[in-house]
Amino acid sequence: MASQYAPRHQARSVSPSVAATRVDSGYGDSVSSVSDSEHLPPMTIFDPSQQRSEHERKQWASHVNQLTYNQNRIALGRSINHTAVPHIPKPESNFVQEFQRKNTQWPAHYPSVQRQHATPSLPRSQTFIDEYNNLPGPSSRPQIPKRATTTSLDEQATQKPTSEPRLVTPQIAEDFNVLKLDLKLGALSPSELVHSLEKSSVASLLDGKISQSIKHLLALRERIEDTSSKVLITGDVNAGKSTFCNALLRRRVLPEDQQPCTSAFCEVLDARENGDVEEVHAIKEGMNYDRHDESTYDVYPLDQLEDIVVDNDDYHQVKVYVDDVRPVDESFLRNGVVDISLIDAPGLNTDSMKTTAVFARQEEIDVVVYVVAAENHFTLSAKEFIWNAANEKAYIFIVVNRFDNIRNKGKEKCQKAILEQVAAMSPQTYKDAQELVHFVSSNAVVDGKDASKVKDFEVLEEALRSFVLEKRARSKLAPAKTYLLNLLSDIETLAFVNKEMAVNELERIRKELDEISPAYERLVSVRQEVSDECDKTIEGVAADVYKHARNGISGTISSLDDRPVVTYSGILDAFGYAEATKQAMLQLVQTAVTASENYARTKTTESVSSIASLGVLHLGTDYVHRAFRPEFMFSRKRDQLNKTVKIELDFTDFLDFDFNSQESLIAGGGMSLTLATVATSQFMGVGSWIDGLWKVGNLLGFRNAKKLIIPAVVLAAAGTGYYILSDLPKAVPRKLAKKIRKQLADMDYVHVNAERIANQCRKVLKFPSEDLRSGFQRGIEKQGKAVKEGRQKAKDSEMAEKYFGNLLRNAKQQRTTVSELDLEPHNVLEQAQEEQAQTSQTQLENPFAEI
Ligand SMILES: Nc1nc2c(ncn2[C@@H]2O[C@H](COP(=O)(O)OP(=O)(O)OP(=O)(O)O)[C@@H](O)[C@H]2O)c(=O)[nH]1
Repeated sequence: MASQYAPRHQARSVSPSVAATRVDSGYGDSVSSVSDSEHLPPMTIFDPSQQRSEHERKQWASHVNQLTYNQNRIALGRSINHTAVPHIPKPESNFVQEFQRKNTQWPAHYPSVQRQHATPSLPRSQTFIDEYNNLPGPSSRPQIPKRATTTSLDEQATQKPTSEPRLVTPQIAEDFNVLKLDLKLGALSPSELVHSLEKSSVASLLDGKISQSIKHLLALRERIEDTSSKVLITGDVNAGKSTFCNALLRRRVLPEDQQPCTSAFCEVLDARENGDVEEVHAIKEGMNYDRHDESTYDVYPLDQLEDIVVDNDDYHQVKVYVDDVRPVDESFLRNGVVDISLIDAPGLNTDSMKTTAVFARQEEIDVVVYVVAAENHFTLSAKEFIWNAANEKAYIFIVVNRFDNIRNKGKEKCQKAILEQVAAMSPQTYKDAQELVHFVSSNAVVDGKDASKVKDFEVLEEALRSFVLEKRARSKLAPAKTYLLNLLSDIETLAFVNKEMAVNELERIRKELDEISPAYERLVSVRQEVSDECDKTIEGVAADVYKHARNGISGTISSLDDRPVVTYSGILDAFGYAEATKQAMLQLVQTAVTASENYARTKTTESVSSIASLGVLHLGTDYVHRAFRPEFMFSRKRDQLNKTVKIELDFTDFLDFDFNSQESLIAGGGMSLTLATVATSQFMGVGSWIDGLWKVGNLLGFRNAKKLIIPAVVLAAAGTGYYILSDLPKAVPRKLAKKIRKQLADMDYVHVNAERIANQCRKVLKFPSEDLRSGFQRGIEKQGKAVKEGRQKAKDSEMAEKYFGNLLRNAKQQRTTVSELDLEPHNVLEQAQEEQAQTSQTQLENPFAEI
């Protein structure tokens, strides 16, 4: 500062326009050199050692302020550019637009609060990040907000408090300024309502807000480049706003009335802006005013202003061009530095409040002057209006009018009460109350009859002039600075919240992946093993069942005639006996088959359970299998053996002899003899009867022997008959068993049935095995998908963490830069003199200093 303000022993002449162009504009080529300074005289660098007139000193101070103003303006413009202005050729190089673009791809989390976890609120001014950084330790970290979409309001109500650290307190969620979502639903606050909205809805609301703020920032940039200043005069109905305007003009231009009268916004401008013609341009609702296009307004003479603005619904805005009769250094409109216009707003009532509030928020409004009647103090609507305006403008100029209506004794009390109200509504304004809050009586100024009231008004006027002119940095740049800081702070909060979200999300996904990946890989690796095991089980069961059936059935068949199966009731029922024996034997075989089927059923049931256990073991609850009903196995029409095996009973079934040894006898001696022989031989023994016969022949001689033959044959026949009859109960089973065995062997009955039973087992076991296989398939697909999605999410979260980390850094950096811009006016004359004094002192104290 010293070198800039006090180069010693030489006075250089620097043109302010040159000085201004030396500073990087920050807008590239699009911005012309500083136009504010162009109509200022060449600047002489101040040297306190030189004797200057008061006027010159003031002029120098004014130039220095102008330079500081330009530097701040340029720095602010550059910050706006970095924050929100598209750059060519990299349109996304500003981080707000990049954030907006990102928000459409990866919907940002919007901090929301959960009612039951409300924590003590923090001071409004404290930023979220600061709060976070200042927290004592991880245990007291604020909780990560729930993703706006994942929790419904109902769910919230049932949620139990968690020990998770909180990231956003309700206060912080409420503290969003620029990017606060405008939501209203019953008793819920916007931040609470965010919980009930879909992620995409929140993202698109946020998108809209970002677009709005970019637009607003661009308008602010345009505004800070603009050299004119607008002063909005607003306040309660009948507070004396029009009277106050007239007092500033020292002319009764605007209609004053005891009845509420102003119904349109009246903007008072210097007539020079209208070719020195005093007139009124009345603009109809919806028209875009262009002074050079008469179709956009109706022209009236000045003396008809009252008719236009009093109880007139035709016009909502009126431009009043007037000559300011006062000299340049006193005039408000024609002050030689900056073009000022005064806007007299309709009194605030419920109808107009919204319009005025919108008006006050407009970026071209540099200063809001709030006029309040001393006897009324601030009404509720006034408080709401000022609170909102202060949010952006930071400073509000407050005129407590009609102070003459307060009796002497009550004046102090009134001042105290009003200042207390101001402190609550706008702390910044209260801090500078000396300059920004004035108690006056505007009605006494135009006539100038009451000198003390005029003097009070002049103090106000000087403060207002200085506020608008010399402290333009504050009035003009502060809204941009405040807005930018608010936006950056919101971006910072969102970036921080989202970064933390991404970190937590990443941690959660990694944990999840650590759990599901090995399970997935294990599932993939055991799938074949389990499938093979299943096949093995099925084949094992089939082989076992086959073997069991084969042994069982063939054992039964081979032992059919081991013991009588039917009781023999005598020769008279020989045929019935044979038939019953046949049926019983076939039944035995059938029973053996059924026993094999039962065995197979038991084995299958066991295997179904063992396959199911494999499923539960590897797939858990994901294993779904069909219910197994063992009784349904082999339930189809059984093989009716007595129908398939055709055995006709014949005479030989009742006789049994060894064909190999008796065949020749049957051929040579005829059937009866054979039977007799067989019977006799069986009766006496084969060896002995031949031997006996020979011996008898020899002994008796041939003749005698001849006589004996007939009785012998009769005897033999009787013996044979007896034998046949007595052997029949055994011969029939033997013969039938042989016949059945032969026929079953021809049919390959044992193998066919054993194979049938085994195949049935295979078929039945295929169902649980298929269930298991498809369970594996489903499980692998499901887990594979989860793993794939998890990996993708992890990648996204990593990118989001990186992106929001950068955004946080950028926003923080930019916020620091902007907050360091000192817009406060300084008394540069005093500063320069102090620095000069210090330099002289140092020179005096230094024995080696050059003289
Ligand atoms: N005693 C006193 N009366 C004042 C003062 N200023 C204005 N008035 C009177 O208050 C009444 C309203 O003044 P206006 O200037 O029309 O008030 P306004 O706020 O512009 O009214 P609207 O635009 O209708 O809201 C008029 O009768 C003024 O004469 C003041 O300082 N002291």
